[in-house]
Parts: sequence; C-alpha cells; structure tokens
Amino acid sequence: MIAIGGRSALAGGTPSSSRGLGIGIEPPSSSSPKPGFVALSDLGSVNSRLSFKGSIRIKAMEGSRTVTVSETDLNTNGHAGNLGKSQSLLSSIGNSTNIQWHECSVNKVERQKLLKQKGCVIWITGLSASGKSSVACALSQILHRRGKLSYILDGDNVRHGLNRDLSFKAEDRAENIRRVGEVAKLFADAGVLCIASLISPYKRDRDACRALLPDGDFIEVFMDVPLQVCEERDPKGLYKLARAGKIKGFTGIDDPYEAPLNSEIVLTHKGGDCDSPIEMAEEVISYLEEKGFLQA
Ligand SMILES: Nc1ncnc2c1ncn2[C@@H]1O[C@H](COP(=O)(O)OS(=O)(=O)O)[C@@H](OP(=O)(O)O)[C@H]1O
Ligand SMILES: Nc1ncnc2c1ncn2[C@@H]1O[C@H](COP(=O)(O)OP(=O)(O)O)[C@@H](O)[C@H]1O
Repeated sequence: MIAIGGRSALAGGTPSSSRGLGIGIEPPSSSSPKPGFVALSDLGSVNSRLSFKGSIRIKAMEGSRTVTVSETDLNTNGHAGNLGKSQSLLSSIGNSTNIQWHECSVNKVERQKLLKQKGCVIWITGLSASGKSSVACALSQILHRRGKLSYILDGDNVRHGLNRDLSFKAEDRAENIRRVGEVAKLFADAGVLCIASLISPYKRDRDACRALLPDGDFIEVFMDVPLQVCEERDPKGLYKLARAGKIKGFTGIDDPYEAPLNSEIVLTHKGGDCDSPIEMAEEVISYLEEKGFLQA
C-alpha cells in the first residue's frame, strides 16, 4: 500500500510551508495508515478520477486529505487553480467531504492593484487593558486618512456575533483565535490590512494563525504592558471582579498569558510617560511602509 504523509495544518498549509511532504510505502500488512498518512487505496473514486501529469504532490492536513497534481498548478492560496477538466480535484477537509476549490481571475493580486496596498494581518496580542483596541483604532484611523483600507477584528466585538457561542475556557479561546485567524486570512486575501485585536493568550494558537498566511504577511504586535499597569487601568472593572473571585479564569489572574518571544513589533510600556496609542500606531505604520504593504 502506498501512503502519502505530511505535516499537520498547524504547521502550515501553504505550498511553501508544507515542503517536506513525502510519499512513503506502508507495509502490506498494515490495515490502517499511520497518523498523518493517507492510503491511496482509501481515496476511492477520487483517486480514479485523477490523471496525473508531472510530479504527484500531496498536501496533508490534520483531519484532511488533498491530492494535487503538480506545484505549477497551485495558485497563491495553495489550492489547485488551472487544472484541466480531466484533472478534477476533490478534497476532504475536516468533516467536509468531496469539496473542490474554485478560482476566479479577479484574484488577490488584482484586488491589491485596485486598492494600491498589500493585504496582510496585523495581529495585536496582550493582556486585557494593555491597549490593544486603542492601538487598533488609532492604526485604522491613520490608515483611513492615508486612503488605505483596513478592518478591525476585535475579540470583544467578534464575541458579540460569530463567536458568541464561545466561553473563555482554553479550548474555546483556541477556537476563538482559530476562527478569527481564518477570517483575517480572508480579509488579507481581499487585499485589506486586517487588524486583529485579541488577548490570544496561547502561543500555539497565535502560531497556528501565522501559519495560515504566506511568510511575512502575519505581523504580530505584542502589547508589552505589565499586569500591574493593566490592573490599575481596569476600565471595565474586570480585574477587580477577578481578584474578588467573581470572574473565574481571567487572563493574567488565574489563567495564563504566554508572552510572545519573536513578535515583529513590540510596543513597550515605558513607565509614567508612556507613548500614546497614536504614537504606538505610528510605529506599526513605519513597519508597514518599510515592508511595502502600503503600495501595490
Ligand atoms: N475570563 C476572561 N479572560 C479574559 N478576558 C475576558 C474574560 N472574560 C471576559 N473577558 C473580556 O473579553 C475580552 C477578551 O476577549 P478575547 O476574545 O480577546 O479573548 S481571547 O483571545 O479568547 O482570550 C476582554 O477584552 P479586552 O479587555 O479588550 O482584552 C475582556 O473584556
Ligand atoms: N498608550 C496608552 N497609555 C495610557 N492609557 C492607555 C493607552 N492605551 C490605552 N489606554 C487606556 O487603557 C484602557 C484599556 O485600553 P484598551 O485599548 O481598551 O485595551 P484592551 O483592548 O487591550 O483591553 C483604556 O481606558 C484606554 O484609554
């Protein structure tokens, strides 16, 4: 039995980040492939409909299997784009079976030309009251004045709708971040400068969102503000409630915040005469300018 294996989606879903995938031979006695491997014989009708030309390339994701034809057939999303009619591609992603990616000639590059900017995700992480929303808003205002299209995905706001079913227990926070990461990726694909502002306390969840984007397009901004300062600000009175035991599992009090170690931008609280949100946002603007995101 031939088996094809690769890294999980958490390790990266784009063509460049999924290098290292390989084709392996499963022992004939093996009844089920190893985790992360897909038995070709299991692909059934999908397999029989594929007519391969060039090298076979497999993109394996956790709980998914996707068969592509050759690297040159992949578009900027890492999905098969210009396959001929005889080279149909069906995938199973999570619980979605027999699905196929549809491509349009109005693509990310075209949208970016229209908007005269490059889509990306600016991911602002930090404790509650560290100033995430203030910086996100200041950044959006500056960009707007400069004729650049941005959109804010704020944790508090997204929890009013899309993520209203999620609590603050660890697995729900992870799902919150995953969904916002996926939505942010769509905004970036639309050519928008997407500003995500969430506590996002766990490194693994932030890194999974980073892995959704092409290299360089995920810009992590760490609000490096001591807990004591956040607690003194406490604009919503939540720290007080958490200290009184009236809110359980509050980040920084009785739930962890894993500070990032390799953020693209660190906005540090410099004591009494701290930078204003506008000054902090200007730092982000400089980064975006330097990296060419403010032009097509
Ligand atoms: N238990 C607990 N821990 C932390 N925060 C709490 C909690 N309960 C409610 N809140 C309020 O929810 C806001 C954070 O939502 P997020 O979606 O950004 O959180 S997370 O990324 O899923 O951890 C956060 O808003 P910000 O202050 O803007 O960060 C809080 O107002
Ligand atoms: N750079 C700053 N210096 C002083 N106070 C700030 C700064 N940024 C935000 N604040 C204040 O701190 C509180 C929390 O800010 P907010 O942006 O809502 O944080 P978060 O979104 O991280 O919870 C607000 O009262 C806000 O006015």
